[in-house]
Amino acid sequence: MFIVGLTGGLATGKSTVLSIFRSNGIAVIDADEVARQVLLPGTKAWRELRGFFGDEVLFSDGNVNRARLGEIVFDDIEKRRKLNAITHPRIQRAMMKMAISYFFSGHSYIVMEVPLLFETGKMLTFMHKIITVVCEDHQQLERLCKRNDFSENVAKKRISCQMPLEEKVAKSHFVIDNSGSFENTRQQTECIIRLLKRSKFTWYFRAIFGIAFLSVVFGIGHIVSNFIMNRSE
Ligand SMILES: Nc1ncnc2c1ncn2[C@@H]1O[C@H](COP(=O)(O)OP(=O)(O)OP(=O)(O)O)[C@@H](O)[C@H]1O
Repeated sequence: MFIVGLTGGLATGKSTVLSIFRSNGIAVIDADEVARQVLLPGTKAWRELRGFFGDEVLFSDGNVNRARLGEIVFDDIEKRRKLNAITHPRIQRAMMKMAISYFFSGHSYIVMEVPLLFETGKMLTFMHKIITVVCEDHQQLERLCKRNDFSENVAKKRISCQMPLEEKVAKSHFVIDNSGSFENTRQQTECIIRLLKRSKFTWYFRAIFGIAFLSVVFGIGHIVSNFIMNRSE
């Protein structure tokens, strides 16, 4: 099995593309969804978050108010670091656990949506291929303002905090241009799915894993049979 990293800019269409992979029967992991689970009320991360930021970042039912949290950490680098320290290691562990369980259920590859894949750099080593989703700058701005109800200024500030899209594109194996219709994006994604299906890497990986597994089994068998023979002499 191999892992395909899916990244892009704010509101360029990563989730839209991920849902196309999902609807084609591909195993997917959504970092945003995992982040939500990690911060569910009562979890260790939630308790740490509450201890540091207080009830100001919670709704009355205890769920994290992500919009408020986003506002607070956006203008304060120390608080942003603290939030990352609370959540990032847990999110990464949860994602790797999910990847391992997909491996044992026989998937040839999985697609992991990691918005800040290049910015944090932490998950890069696990990615066999990387896809970046882009769209025109003005569309990114319009879509972000519309979806998050941001003013143009706020949206521009948020976008400028991320690595420029051209840099992400230069480091990627595939690019999906989501400037057109949903149908056009679906066609581009399905074209990549066909290419990934043809990849031989998953068979190399399975062969190496199989050889390593058999070596361990035979090694243990050899040690056990030697031990039994020595005791019976
Ligand atoms: N091709 C498209 N045409 C029109 N609107 C689109 C298109 N693709 C996505 N959108 C809209 O743009 C918004 C952002 O899309 P999406 O949530 O997929 O982006 P994202 O990159 O996952 O965002 P985030 O930065 O929150 O992770 C959504 O409201 C979505 O419906």
